[in-house]
Amino acid sequence: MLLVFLCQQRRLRDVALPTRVSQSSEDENVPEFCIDAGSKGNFARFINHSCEPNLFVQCVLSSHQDLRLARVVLFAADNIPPLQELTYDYGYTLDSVHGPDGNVKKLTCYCGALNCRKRLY
Ligand SMILES: C[S@@+](CC[C@H](N)C(=O)[O-])C[C@H]1O[C@@H](n2cnc3c(N)ncnc32)[C@H](O)[C@@H]1O
Repeated sequence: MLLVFLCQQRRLRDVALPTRVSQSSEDENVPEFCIDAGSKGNFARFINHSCEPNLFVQCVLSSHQDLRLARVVLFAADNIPPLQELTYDYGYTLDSVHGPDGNVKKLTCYCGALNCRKRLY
């Protein structure tokens, strides 16, 4: 089992985002915190998305019970041979990312998986 911690949660309103990810049109469903690897982070910030990933994401509570600040942990989904790239599914909903102009942003996926969805978002 491989464990990778993604840390550095910050209040979403304090982060200058070039893009906005809409979870829902309902304001109360917009998350209060996000993970910001912009200025500080560990090697997890270099893990790419794959439509056929070898890691999966779980939110974990350890030292406290605040669901908003759960640790985001990557676990191995299978035995991973040496030198294989680690990837996880970023989980974007298509057309959920908007630029500063409000227009939907699209990003092509280059994961190369047979069942690739062809778009990251
Ligand atoms: C957390 S970073 C991953 C590390 C990044 N590739 C790097 O070299 O620093 C996320 C960014 O990597 C790129 N990326 C990750 N997975 C990708 C994929 N499957 N296809 C295209 N771009 C990807 C996108 O630009 C995405 O916003």
